[in-house]
Amino acid sequence: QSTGVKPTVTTTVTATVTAPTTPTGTPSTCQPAFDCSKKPCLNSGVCGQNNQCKCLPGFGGPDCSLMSCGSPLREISQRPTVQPGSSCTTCDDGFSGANCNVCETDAACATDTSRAPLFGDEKMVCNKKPEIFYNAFMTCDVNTPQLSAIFPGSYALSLDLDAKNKTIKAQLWMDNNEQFFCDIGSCNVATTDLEGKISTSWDCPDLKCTCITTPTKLCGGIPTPAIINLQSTISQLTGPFALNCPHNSTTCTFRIAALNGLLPDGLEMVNCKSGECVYPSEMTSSITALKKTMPVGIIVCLGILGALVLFLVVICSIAKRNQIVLSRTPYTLNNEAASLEFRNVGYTLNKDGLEILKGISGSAPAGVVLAVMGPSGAGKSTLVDILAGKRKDGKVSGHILLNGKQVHESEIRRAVGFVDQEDTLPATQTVWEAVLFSAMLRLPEAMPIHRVHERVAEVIEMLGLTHCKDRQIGNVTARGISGGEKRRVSIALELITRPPILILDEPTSGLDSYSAHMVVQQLCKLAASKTTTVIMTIHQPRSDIFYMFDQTLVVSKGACLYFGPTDTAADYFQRRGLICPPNYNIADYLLDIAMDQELVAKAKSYDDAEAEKAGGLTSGHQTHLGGGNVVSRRGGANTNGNTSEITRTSDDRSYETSVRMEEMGSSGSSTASLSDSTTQKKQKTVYPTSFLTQLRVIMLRSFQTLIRNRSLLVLHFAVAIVLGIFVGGLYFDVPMDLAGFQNRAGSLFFMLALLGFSSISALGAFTDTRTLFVKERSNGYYPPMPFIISTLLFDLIPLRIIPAILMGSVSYFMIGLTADVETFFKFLLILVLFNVATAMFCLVIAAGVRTTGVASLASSIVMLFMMLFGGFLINSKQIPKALTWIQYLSMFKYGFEALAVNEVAKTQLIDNIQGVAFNVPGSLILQKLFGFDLTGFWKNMIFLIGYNVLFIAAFWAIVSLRLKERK
Ligand SMILES: Nc1ncnc2c1ncn2[C@@H]1O[C@H](COP(=O)(O)OP(=O)(O)OP(=O)(O)O)[C@@H](O)[C@H]1O
Repeated sequence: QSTGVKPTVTTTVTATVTAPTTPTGTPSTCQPAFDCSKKPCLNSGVCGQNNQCKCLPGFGGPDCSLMSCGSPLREISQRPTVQPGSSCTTCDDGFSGANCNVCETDAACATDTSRAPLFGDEKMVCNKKPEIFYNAFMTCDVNTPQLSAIFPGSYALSLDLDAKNKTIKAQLWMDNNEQFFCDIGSCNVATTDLEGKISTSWDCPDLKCTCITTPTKLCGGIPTPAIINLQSTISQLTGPFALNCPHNSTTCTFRIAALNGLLPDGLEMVNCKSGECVYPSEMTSSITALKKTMPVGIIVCLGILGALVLFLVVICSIAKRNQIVLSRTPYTLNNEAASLEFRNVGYTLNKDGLEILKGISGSAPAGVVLAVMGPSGAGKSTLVDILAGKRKDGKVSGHILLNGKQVHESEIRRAVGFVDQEDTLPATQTVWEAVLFSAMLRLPEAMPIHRVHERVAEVIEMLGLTHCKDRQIGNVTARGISGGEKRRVSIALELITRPPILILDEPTSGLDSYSAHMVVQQLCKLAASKTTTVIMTIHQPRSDIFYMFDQTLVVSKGACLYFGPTDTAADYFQRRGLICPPNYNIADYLLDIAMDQELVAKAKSYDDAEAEKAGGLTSGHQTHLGGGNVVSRRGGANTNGNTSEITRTSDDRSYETSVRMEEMGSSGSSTASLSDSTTQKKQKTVYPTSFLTQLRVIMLRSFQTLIRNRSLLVLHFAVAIVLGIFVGGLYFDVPMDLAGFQNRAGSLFFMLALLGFSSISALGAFTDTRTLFVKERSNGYYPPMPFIISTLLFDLIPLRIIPAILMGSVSYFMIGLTADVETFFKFLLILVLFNVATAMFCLVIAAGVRTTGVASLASSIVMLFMMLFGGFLINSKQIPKALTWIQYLSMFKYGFEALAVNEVAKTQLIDNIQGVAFNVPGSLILQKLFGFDLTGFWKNMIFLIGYNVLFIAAFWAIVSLRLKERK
């Protein structure tokens, strides 16, 4: 931005030219002689003979403080000086520049004999090229809005560039008054040629600047009001210093690292002129030819992007190959039921040592239906969880045999389809979609899609769900299908794969008696077809339902009260004097016994002889419980072809014990206990579908959920636009004064706060998905990765990225922030990165903390603290020492600092306080008021990107490692 600085160096203004000084610089008029042993010579003059200053070309006066005119060919003493505020009116022929040092023509240099020629009568020429061989002089106008704003005036710079000694002497002028001069040394000089564009750079570590003695405007010379006195700043300046002339020396940049805060872009030097008198033989060029190279940052970014794309391509092609291989692998759907035996299964809670299951044994031979009955709290669910290989919190003991073999629980999980007591279903999907979702992920990849659809239709029909197949499932807030229908959908999701064993926890709860009958009938048919063994817990079956079960296990207070064929249960208890009253549902009677501990004790203590005396059934029957020798009444024959005989054992103290003893004997081999299941080899979970199919199916569901959950989507968009208008209206068209500065910074911070707190909605959105994920993962639908990718895409893009862009775009122009395309897009990028980082933070909390209340409290508190240390509410330099580290954890700090540097640093504040006008760069206020690093835009961006990467990694780790079903 131009401040209207007029080029003053080469213009001719009224000059007060004084007489030439003596050879030592002493004025010829009668004045007390200057003693340089007492006062230093200025402008790099050297203290010489008689303690008189020897000035450099271009300077004169006793202390070398005056600008001198006349070419460098003249004796210094012969060069007239001008008083401060004036400039040279004329220069010698062939020379120009502020102090007439810059040669213009070869003829002007031809008479220069200050150095002996290297060859014969060689004449010096004027080298005006950017490459300097000996000693060049340069003068430029300085375009510095920041400095002009505080100290209005026109600025110029004169430079003495010594390529031999690698030093620079520089002077800054304001309205023809020298302000300060610098001695710069140990320079590294380089001239490069980039496709014909010659540029020079001087990089110098040593720098010493000195204010001119007469108080100048920059060094405290403005009496009232003394806005800023830069004297101490200038005298304390240190290197490194850099002079770069990228465009053939007409436009250069002068940069002092220590002044980066005040002058982030350095001093822009325009209309530069340079020249040196030099022998042609001295002009041995050492220009380094450069090839056009891209900036390192861009190369690194492109490299990272390229690596990412390559990585994705490799992953995708591997995934695609797997998909092709899987889709060509021949498949068969399971056609054979498996048997499951359990021996002495116990379960003790870790926290209080409470024994929930007390050594229960039994078996479900292939193709039978085993009902687990008992009063509420008896331990039915706990038992079937263990049988299904679910992870339990407490200590599990006992043995489980799949098809007569001891296997790892992961293998049991693969063989078992499990229908939980609670229905965890996707509320926004229809019945058809939910069952199809399960089918698409759990049926073999190679199964043609029309077969998958047929299977879905078959299962839906089997469970009597055809009438509601196109209805959404719904939840507490959005009413969908009935509770009983939900129960049947849960069963359908598992039945779809036709598992060798199907375990159901209360499949009939919530069903009317007709539906319950129908469901149990279908399950019995399934078992009868010998494709699936069914184990189910059931509360109070109707007697007709009760007699559909092949076997019954009655549990009372965690112990087995009865295990055996269903039809003999009544006889068994009758022998123990517990006779079911006429017209009484035997199932209800069994529960009555199990509830009443006196009756339980009676059943257990009654011995066989007494039972016979009491007129019970005759003995002589034998129950074979091991190895699946149980009749299936629908099948008519047991699994190994023998007809089963029903008996009671001689040891009637505990039916369960006899069963156990018999089983242990029949097994004939020792088996590892459940708690020691590590002795069995863990089977890697093998998914029937490929990663790409999983991703496609999950993403489709996420998309459906998003579209059908329109209120959430519309709310986010509408809230973003409304808030954008609100913020824009509140801070409408902010002026460039002090109040405007506060509003500008305030609006930026407020936007961050809005985005940060609206990210907390990610908690709620994830809570429902989380439960569904845990259940589906546990039931072997898919691994965590496709779920994570889908969650991130469908949460971050529509709910975090688009709303941030909407809000930012609306408010940006209403507030009147910098109308510059780059600044605008950087602003949006910061908002998006910040919003994604805060949303990811909330997702991490949502994944890590189970209780929603705790999660939202934790997120709100952390968000508040991050806001407090975000750089707006408390000055970063004023934070108590012990707490300063907190600010570095604050995403608000990085977001706000990046926004402020992007926006406010380029503004210029014009205001007045009590009539005293001032014009200050926003950068200065940002630095002084907020303690911000003005060069730190990309540093802040990197931190924001780092936060995103960190939270995504943490989310992935927590979802993969922690979100596992535990019952
Ligand atoms: N992790 C646990 N923490 C505390 N108590 C537990 C835990 N797991 C099981 N229990 C207790 O063990 C007992 C048996 O629970 P379980 O859910 O197996 O009963 P149930 O027979 O299925 O009951 P219902 O028919 O009501 O579902 C209950 O008293 C229950 O409170």
